[in-house]
Amino acid sequence: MTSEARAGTKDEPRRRDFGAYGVSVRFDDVRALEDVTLPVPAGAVTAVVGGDGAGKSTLLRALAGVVPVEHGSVVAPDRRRIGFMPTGGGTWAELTVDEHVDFVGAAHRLRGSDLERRRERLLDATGLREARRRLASQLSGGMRQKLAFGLATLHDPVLLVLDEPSTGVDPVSRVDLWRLVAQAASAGAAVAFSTTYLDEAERAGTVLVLDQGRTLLSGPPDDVVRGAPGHVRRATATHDPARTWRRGREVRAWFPVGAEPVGQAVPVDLEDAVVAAALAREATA
Ligand SMILES: Nc1ncnc2c1ncn2[C@@H]1O[C@H](COP(=O)(O)OP(=O)(O)OP(=O)(O)O)[C@@H](O)[C@H]1O
Repeated sequence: MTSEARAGTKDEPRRRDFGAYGVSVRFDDVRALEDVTLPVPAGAVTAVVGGDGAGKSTLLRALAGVVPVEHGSVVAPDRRRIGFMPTGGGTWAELTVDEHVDFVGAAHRLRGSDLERRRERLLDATGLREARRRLASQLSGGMRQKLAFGLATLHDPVLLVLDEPSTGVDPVSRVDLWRLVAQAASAGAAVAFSTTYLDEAERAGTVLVLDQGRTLLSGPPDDVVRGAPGHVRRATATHDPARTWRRGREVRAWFPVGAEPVGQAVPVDLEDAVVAAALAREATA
């Protein structure tokens, strides 16, 4: 059954848990999501990870109410209480930083001293005060993403949905962005973001790994790592190349449950767990 719980007003409580439950989404003959569940609790950061076309954007867009679900349910606040940052978007090349605040503020009916207070907060939090009269087209990629984040949170959303916020952002700006995301969660927002960087996902409270529209792994990162299927070893030249992958200067090898693993055991992290789960799924397909 398809159902959506979007009732609510601007006065609804600040702390609420949201999520997508057993959600399937289809675009004509493409099944983009199949029976995927993503709880997004208040006060926490939830990561959605996966390769190109895995379904990350579709899931976040379903959560934000811009993509209809075929099956399952979405629990989300009223649209006015959602902050959404689309992949690589959320800013306009021909507007200055200040004009963005005016434009997005007007869309949320923010004005007067309230808008000015929020403008000051955005300029301080994003470090864009010096750049406030610059066009977005003249900002660096990292500055633009911080501006997009500041705009997505201008109205203090209770649900914050960020689609690949750190893609194309330099490592220093990534740290800044991550700090802003963590601050939004500690202020009580339910935050969901997608990323292709597993080290970022490792810092989230919960991670959902998607593979071709289906859940590959989900849970707190430590549990996901502990639950990695089979065995991971340091690879040697004798290992099956289809079951090995490079990690920095090393190569890792995977062995299914029940196999006798060969090679030195290594500490497993989220990236190894994701590869192990993908290989385990292939082995049973
Ligand atoms: N509007 C659409 N119409 C048709 N197919 C779509 C549409 N949006 C997404 N898809 C398809 O749904 C699948 C999931 O796409 P989605 O964009 O959610 O993946 P993603 O994990 O966000 O990947 P990427 O990081 O490459 O954007 C893909 O096969 C994609 O081609």
